[in-house]
Amino acid sequence: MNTRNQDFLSSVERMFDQAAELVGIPDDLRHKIKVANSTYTVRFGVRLRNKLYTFVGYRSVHSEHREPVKGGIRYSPYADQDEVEALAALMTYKCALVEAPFGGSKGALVIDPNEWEPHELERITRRFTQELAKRNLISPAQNVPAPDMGTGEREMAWMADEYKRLNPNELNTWACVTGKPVSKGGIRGRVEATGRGVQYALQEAFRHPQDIEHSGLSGTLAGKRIVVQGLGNVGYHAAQFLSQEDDALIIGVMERDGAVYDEDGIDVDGLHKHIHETGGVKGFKGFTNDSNSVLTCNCDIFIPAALEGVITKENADDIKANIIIEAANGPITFTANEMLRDRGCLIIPDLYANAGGVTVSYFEWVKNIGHIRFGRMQRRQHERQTMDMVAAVEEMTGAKFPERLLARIIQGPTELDLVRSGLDDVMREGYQVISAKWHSDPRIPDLRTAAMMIAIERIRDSYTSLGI
Ligand SMILES: NC(=O)C1=CN([C@@H]2O[C@H](COP(=O)(O)OP(=O)(O)OC[C@H]3O[C@@H](n4cnc5c(N)ncnc54)[C@H](OP(=O)(O)O)[C@@H]3O)[C@@H](O)[C@H]2O)C=CC1
Ligand SMILES: O=C(O)CCC(=O)C(=O)O
Repeated sequence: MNTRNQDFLSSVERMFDQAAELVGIPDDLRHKIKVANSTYTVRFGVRLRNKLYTFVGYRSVHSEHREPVKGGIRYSPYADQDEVEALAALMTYKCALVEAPFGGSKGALVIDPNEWEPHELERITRRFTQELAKRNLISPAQNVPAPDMGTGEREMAWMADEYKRLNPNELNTWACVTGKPVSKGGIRGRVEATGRGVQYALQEAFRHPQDIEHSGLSGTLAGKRIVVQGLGNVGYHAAQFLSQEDDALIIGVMERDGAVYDEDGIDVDGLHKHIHETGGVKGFKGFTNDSNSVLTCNCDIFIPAALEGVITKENADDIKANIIIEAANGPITFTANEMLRDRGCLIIPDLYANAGGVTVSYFEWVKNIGHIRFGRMQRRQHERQTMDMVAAVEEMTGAKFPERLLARIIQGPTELDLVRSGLDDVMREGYQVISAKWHSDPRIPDLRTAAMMIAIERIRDSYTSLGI
């Protein structure tokens, strides 16, 4: 039994209860929304290294008020039923909040991927996919997995390919899973999506001076001192975009084997490369064994982007960041959330902050069902129309259109442009509605409760219109 995972599930449920109380929904409906509809445990054998290994996997379906249900699959030695149920519940609330038309689900395989060779992982993943497929836990219409901790494009490609083999006559097989490589039906921008969404969320928060002042900060993202935990898919992209495009300073990075601290700003790409070459942060400029000193250092923004339960009642009082943006799912426990809130810390909650991933997964699923790349039909038409407009302006004014702007204006949007634009729109609007809700009623204590309330109201409306 893993107490961290138990605490995670109980924190999600307490956060839900607090918000449901304020929404004022009947107890029976509240209970129905809160509990997971089903959680499957699958145990399957794979013969490897001359031995039969039994693997344990989970797929929890939290709510089917909309289908398909959606959510990642993580590969982690610490996964268990409590963890997938907490993560699946968060998926339900996240999708409702950002209006991705899905119910919530999440899966896990109990495995340390570092212990296996790629060809072994492929066999294990394909067997896991067969187990999921048998139970309709992977299907374009019913349940659509995606990457999470320990998985990425490679695992999604194996899953999609296995699903295709099992269902050769289905038309929409690519839509059975998202986060695939572009060459296997994926969409440009999914790999960066969650980190990009974190960047867009922070940009929008800084367009709300009232919220930023609440945290004790002011101004823009430029020069803000940021600490990141976990330089994996989500943490790396968030850190890279915030430092390169918003001029923020990444002063600390915590990883499994220690941390890196540099007051002048860490070279994020250099560190990322170092991790890939050496397996950790040890040996990089500014390395320290004392990760706790980095967690508790003076910084403006903390981005937990690794695992759940990293800020608890034991260390919440030591955290000095003015803003915490939850790139990871569930990094702050219920009690720690209250302690941080009471001292004015602005917490941008997971169900909004890391919704960039599922948002772009939604775009990928639509692309797969539509069987056409976004922008394919209108790109050249847009270019021709803009060239006509430029010619008309030149003719009317007798002046030449500035050369430096011409190429940028004429170029029609690529798939990546459209994905980023759609994601930016979702993240901006998401923050606006949450912030407005928070400020609309003095009983609403924080952005998390506001976000949860909006999600619950939408799920309640969906259940009510279904007649349940
Ligand atoms: N991928 C996605 O699209 C989405 C992910 N999320 C959430 O974001 C979080 C990170 O996911 P993702 O980036 O995909 O996962 P990755 O596996 O790509 O990265 C996780 C990173 O955290 C590091 N890490 C693991 N344990 C610790 C630890 N104890 N202390 C410090 N660092 C640690 C890992 O190191 P190592 O490689 O050594 O294990 C790795 O660098 C998770 O909570 C996930 O649920 C949320 C929405 C979407
Ligand atoms: O992309 C998706 O469908 C889900 C991503 C995910 O697992 C998450 O948001 O936690």
